[in-house]
Amino acid sequence: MSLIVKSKQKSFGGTQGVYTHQSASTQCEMELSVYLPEKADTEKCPVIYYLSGLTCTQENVTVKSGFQKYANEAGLIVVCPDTSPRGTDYPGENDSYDFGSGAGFYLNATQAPWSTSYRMYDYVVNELTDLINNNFPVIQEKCGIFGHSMGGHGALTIGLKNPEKFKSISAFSPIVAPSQCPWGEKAFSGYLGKDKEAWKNYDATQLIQNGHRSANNILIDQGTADDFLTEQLKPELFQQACEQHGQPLTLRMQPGYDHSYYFIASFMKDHISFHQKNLHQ
Ligand SMILES: N[C@@H](CCC(=O)N[C@@H](CS)C(=O)NCC(=O)O)C(=O)O
Repeated sequence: MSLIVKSKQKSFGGTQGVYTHQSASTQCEMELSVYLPEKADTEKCPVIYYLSGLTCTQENVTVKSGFQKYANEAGLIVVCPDTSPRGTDYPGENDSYDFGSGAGFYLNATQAPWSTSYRMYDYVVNELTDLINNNFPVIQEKCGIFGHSMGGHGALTIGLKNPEKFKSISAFSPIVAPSQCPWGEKAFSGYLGKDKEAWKNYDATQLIQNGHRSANNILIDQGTADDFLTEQLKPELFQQACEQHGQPLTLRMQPGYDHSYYFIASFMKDHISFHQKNLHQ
């Protein structure tokens, strides 16, 4: 499986690259960004995966969040994949911003036609991590995951289900209970079918209730002026589950911040430091 370099640019001492590769999981070409800190020129470094939200490609966080400065200082490799397969052209794939293209929800779809290529769970957990481990100087056992909104849901569910692989989890304004909000209900009905039993496997709040754990404290930042807070995000549901089931969580409600990359950029430094500490850099 080979990586094609689309661009490489020096940034804050390290190198920001954009790559494409042919994916077996999603049956199409996938684009991703990989930031290598200067330290990676001479030694292996820990790696963190950032999963983006609805409508995003790898590019939003790569150009808007300013993570490169902090990642270089912390000596962390940062990998940012796309949010769905592209160009499969299923009916309805491009009709709405919260389903289909740009809205893969980091799951393996079971419903036709999506089940053929909407396999973002397998893509991130297995194929992408193998690709990165084989092509970049990473310390494989020092690996973390974070994300925003739909990508926060991805980071929480993937991290909780694979704690031996992803040892550190954080999120910005995550969808914490997709079975209980319109974005999740629409996506899960379409990709997983109407039977809500199948949804539990991809719902962070349910996963905590069913015994899944991260070895480390989980960090969540959430803006109080986020338009999606009460209808879609509902961080209190995850907080209650963590309290009841003994999962350490730091939920920080950030006064006046919205759902945008201005918010993410404001707290990116804290999230990079959090992962650096958890991964014992
Ligand atoms: N387009 C949607 C919102 C989509 C949205 O807010 N997407 C977030 C992730 S859930 C995002 O990161 N957008 C891209 C950006 O801000 O660069 C709407 O207008 O209601």
